Amino acid sequence: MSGSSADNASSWSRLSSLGRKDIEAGRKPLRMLVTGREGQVVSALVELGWHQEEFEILALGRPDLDLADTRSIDGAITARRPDIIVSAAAYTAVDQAETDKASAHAVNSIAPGEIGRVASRLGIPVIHLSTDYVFDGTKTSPYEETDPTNPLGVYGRSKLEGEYALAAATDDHVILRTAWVYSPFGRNFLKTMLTVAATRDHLSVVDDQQGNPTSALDIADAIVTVARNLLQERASTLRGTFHLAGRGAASWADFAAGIFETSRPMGGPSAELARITSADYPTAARRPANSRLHTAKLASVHGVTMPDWQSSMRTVVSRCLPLRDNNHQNPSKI
Ligand SMILES: NC(=O)C1=CN([C@@H]2O[C@H](COP(=O)(O)OP(=O)(O)OC[C@H]3O[C@@H](n4cnc5c(N)ncnc54)[C@H](O)[C@@H]3O)[C@@H](O)[C@H]2O)C=CC1
Repeated sequence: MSGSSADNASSWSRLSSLGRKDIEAGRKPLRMLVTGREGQVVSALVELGWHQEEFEILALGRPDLDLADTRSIDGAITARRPDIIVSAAAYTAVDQAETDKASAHAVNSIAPGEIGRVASRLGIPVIHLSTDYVFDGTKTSPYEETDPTNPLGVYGRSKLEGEYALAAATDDHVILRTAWVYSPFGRNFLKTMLTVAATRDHLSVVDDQQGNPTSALDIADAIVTVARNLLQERASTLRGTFHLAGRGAASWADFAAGIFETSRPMGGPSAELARITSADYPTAARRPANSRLHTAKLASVHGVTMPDWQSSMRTVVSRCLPLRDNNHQNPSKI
């Protein structure tokens, strides 16, 4: 294990697809610094780290790394000098961002630029997570990377500014725009549906927004593939912006229906669904009606093909049942 005493609370965890030959050849694991400590994507990467040895993962969040404090970003990265950085942490409270613009701006717009500047100085590639909410949803087919952006709210705008800031700071980056993230970790739509259905028989869920439910477990797999590619080849074609999302589209109501159809036969919670419109369920931030993402570029350039959202959803539902606090548990400690 590597890392300083500051890493105690968030130790380097091992990610391996190193073959026996690599290990016999004494090849050292590559060091991946992930921003954030307990987010969905962070937790999925840490968990992946327990099962593999190609990368050592350091999930670094507050107080060691505070994205709202640019000096802390420089200090945290410079002290650890990883082989690659995954910028996964963000201000993700979409509605709260409408009234807390300063925090969203600091974490989502400013921090990625600082990460990029430090990474560029040290010669480290950066994989940065962004969002489908950079689009306004008026397109009638899935969004491609080259489509014009036009965020509807503060969160989407702050994430788009973060994309610009990172790209201006370093060419050695990949921006992965993902969508509708769920997992056994943290807070997300899938876990909310199961929790609410445990106490209510009827639920109203929005049916006029279309997107791609995406498992953080699949995102973690994809990040490892992209990281490997970036570290193996300097080609500019591997860099830039890519869309990463579960295969197949759904509305939130379709997603909820799938969750309950999976949960019910497992003896888990389920509820009757009423399909409603966004107008029936006003939120502080407007959401795009269509935020489906076209993912062919990531498949052809990086070889990443995502599973159907239904099959990934079934995996996550089964991990969430019976309902309990599903924050990651190191299997080696069970
Ligand atoms: N959750 C979703 O549905 C979507 C997420 N994304 C993007 O994917 C990425 C990962 O999302 P999730 O894992 O779902 O996020 P999450 O909300 O589960 O976790 C965010 C993490 O960021 C950390 N964080 C927040 N402020 C921080 C600060 N000042 N300093 C250090 N750490 C801080 C939090 O502590 C948490 O660990 C984010 O960049 C997000 O914008 C994109 C599309 C949809």
